[in-house]
Amino acid sequence: MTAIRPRPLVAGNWKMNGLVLGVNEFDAIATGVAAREVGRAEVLICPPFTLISRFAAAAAGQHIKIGAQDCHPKSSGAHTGDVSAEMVKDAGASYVIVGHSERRVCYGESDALVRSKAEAARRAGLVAIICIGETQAEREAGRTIDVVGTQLAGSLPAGATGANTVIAYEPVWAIGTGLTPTVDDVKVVHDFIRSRLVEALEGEGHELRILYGGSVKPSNAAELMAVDNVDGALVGGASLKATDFLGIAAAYR
Ligand SMILES: O=C[C@H](O)COP(=O)(O)O
Repeated sequence: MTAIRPRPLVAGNWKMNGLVLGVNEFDAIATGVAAREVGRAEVLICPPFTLISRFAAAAAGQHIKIGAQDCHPKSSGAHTGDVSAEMVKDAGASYVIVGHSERRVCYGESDALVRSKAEAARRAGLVAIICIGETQAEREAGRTIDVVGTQLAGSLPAGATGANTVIAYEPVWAIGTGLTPTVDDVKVVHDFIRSRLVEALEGEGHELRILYGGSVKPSNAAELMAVDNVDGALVGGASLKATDFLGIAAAYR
């Protein structure tokens, strides 16, 4: 019997890119989504905090969703420079990325902190996209499954469901490098993540979408989507160009 796969999610992470005067690419992506150029994929753009309100207003009544790239675990307080999940929600977003490797590496974010951010997202009514993935050194040492398993166990909140949590597997060495694992390697890790989700969450573990991220392009999106337990993509660089991002989303039919 073939399992019913969840609706794919194609998420664009703009990272620290995007100024108010340069948002034409967002308009072009939203237009492409409205024109149903993207098959059945749910499409999400996560701009910097400064553009969330603007993009959310433009997305109102459209099919495209807006997310943030991080949030603080607390809802408010003396945390200079931070933004809470409630503020992200208030700005009009419906998703938030937590535990991206660039935050784990640059800010020393631990699995426990990532889990508390995912819990904050749920409290605020946001869907958390929890990122996990091994470094090149860890892969070369044969530790990929260990590392991914540890990060998943430490970052996944109790009570996660398909409606409030998405997992993104992003090998750190594939991010922004043009390198990607083989589809066989992607399958091994995604199957492992699925098995751990089912162990932790029983039947609900089948409902969480597992995205692949790391040098996804229009030219490799279709072969990645065809892999078992790949339920979409988390796209960095290619999400900054509407034609590329729409091309990736169109592969997820
Ligand atoms: O969040 C997105 C990932 O870091 C992937 O980035 P990339 O598509 O530029 O490799």
